[in-house]
Amino acid sequence: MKHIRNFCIIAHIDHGKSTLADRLIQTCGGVTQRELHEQMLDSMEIERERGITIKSNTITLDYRAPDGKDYLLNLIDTPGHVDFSHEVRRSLMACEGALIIVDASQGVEAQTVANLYLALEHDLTLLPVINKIDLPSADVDRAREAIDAELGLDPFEAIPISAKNGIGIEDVMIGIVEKLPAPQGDPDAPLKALVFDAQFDKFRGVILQVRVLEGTLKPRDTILFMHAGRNFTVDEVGYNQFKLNPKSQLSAGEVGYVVAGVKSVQDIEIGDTITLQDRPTAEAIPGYQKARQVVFSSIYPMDTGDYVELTKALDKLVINDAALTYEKDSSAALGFGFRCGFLGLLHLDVIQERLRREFDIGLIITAPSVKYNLTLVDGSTLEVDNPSNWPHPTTIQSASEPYIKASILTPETYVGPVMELCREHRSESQTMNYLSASRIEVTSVMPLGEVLFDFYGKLKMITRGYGSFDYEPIEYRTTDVVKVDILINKEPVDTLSYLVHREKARPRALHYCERLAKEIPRHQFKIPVQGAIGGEIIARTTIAPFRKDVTEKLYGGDVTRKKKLLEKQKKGKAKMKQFGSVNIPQKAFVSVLRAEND
Ligand SMILES: Nc1nc2c(ncn2[C@@H]2O[C@H](COP(=O)(O)OP(=O)(O)OP(=O)(O)O)[C@@H](O)[C@H]2O)c(=O)[nH]1
Repeated sequence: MKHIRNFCIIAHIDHGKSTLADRLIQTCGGVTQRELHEQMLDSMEIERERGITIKSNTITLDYRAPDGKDYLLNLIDTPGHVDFSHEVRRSLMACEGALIIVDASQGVEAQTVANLYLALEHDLTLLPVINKIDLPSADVDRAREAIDAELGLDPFEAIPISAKNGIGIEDVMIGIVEKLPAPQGDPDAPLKALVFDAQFDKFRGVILQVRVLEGTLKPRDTILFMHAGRNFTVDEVGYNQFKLNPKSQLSAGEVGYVVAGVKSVQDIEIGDTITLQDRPTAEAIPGYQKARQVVFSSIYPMDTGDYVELTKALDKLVINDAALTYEKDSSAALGFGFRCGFLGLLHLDVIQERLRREFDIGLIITAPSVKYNLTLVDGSTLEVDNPSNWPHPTTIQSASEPYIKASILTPETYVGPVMELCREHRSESQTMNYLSASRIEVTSVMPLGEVLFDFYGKLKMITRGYGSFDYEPIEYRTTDVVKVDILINKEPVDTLSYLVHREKARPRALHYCERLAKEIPRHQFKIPVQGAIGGEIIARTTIAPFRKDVTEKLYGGDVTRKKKLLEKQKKGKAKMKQFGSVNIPQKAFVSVLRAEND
């Protein structure tokens, strides 16, 4: 066991985690150049295109150290984004150590700090790595200062590398072996293994990724998922080495895969503890949490005929993504769709992209919402994330919404505007903390709902791209939330309704009305576009009618004929109004709803 190292790489997005992982893999000779196409670990197409790591992958590398000893290095990939901090935690629990990358030109960023805290929470030994030293803008000394001042780690331990050019990679390998601790655990104790990830394979079913903490796991063992309370028989165990490499057993300290006839990711909970049915461990691994959906949105097919396709696509997606939830929803304007729950905005984005790309379905996605907790006048409580389930205002006693602790790192110059931005988004407190002479961490307690609406884009703008943002949910706090309806020609359009703090109701309603007025073509009659809370109109625009002069073509003075025609036109108008038949083009929905996240 002393020749095993279980580690992960943590970094801010774009600091070079995948590139370093590729290099480590190459150096260990686990794969030929041809097999190692760029960004090997980022297997999904979107990940590759967007350059972000979403789903974790794990790999076991064989490494012969300069002292001639052979090591097994288990590289556990962790997603970098805050939406997936739940998955990050689980991955960290499978490791003893972590490489923490700092970009030599960018220095420490919000996610470097956030991930550092997570790693410290799990008692990991950290080895700092300074990447991208090949860049002309690289400043290794400054990066060392930041490692000392902002991360509190030993700056002299930091290994300068260029993952891209392959400089310093061997030093990293030696660092892993020498500085990171070997796992501990008793192979003869009752089995205790953590399921930290799972993928669905068409042929094998669910492939579980596990870290064995105690005991030994073998084919034909009957295993028990302690939280799910379900049994399965193990078919195969082994190492992940680009292909599944079967072994006779996995024992304490090891990381590997398990195939056990699990049909869908939904059947089990990632984060669960596996033990043996007939010789169980006394206690499950602590820290188990279910994935929590915090952002909700309805998804409709652009073409109502694609509903069945959308259903099939979502059914397929959840086999692989246990964090996505969905249930049927319907709208008078858009027909059938689904109400979906996501881990955060990026998760929503990823799902939306996958539906578009992998399944080729055009979508309309309603404004994302958080989940509100309501206490009603009759004393009962209610959770609402969908505006269509919002009860009548007179029945509501009080409401609360989720708050976050946001951490924003910014150069000192932009602190003023950043604080202002937070205040505009209903931040209740902001504190400042000097990380270094010129870099400041602004910590702000604010509603999660506020960052769903054009927060990130504005932050990037006012900090000229230098500001970085991370958050953690903290608690629910009392709020004054209202449901705003958007009425087109006096008719509420259900998919455009949204839940919002009273203060923000009017500006947002105006924004919607103006966008709609631009997108809806003129009709024969005047169309009011209004925002309303209950019966009260809070915003209004008007789409002017065509002024078609039907008498234009009648030369001369046949007054009665002219009159007749004008009468007829008036009647036509009345009829249209009566049916309220406004043609709202699909692109109006898309434009209004998409404007939210731009
Ligand atoms: N110049 C230079 N560029 C690098 C180096 N390492 C990585 N890059 C580039 O930096 C960008 C981000 O690298 P990735 O490895 O995708 O970063 P990542 O941290 O995995 O990003 P996420 O997957 O989004 O978390 C890519 O364009 C890399 O080519 C390096 O040592 N030098």
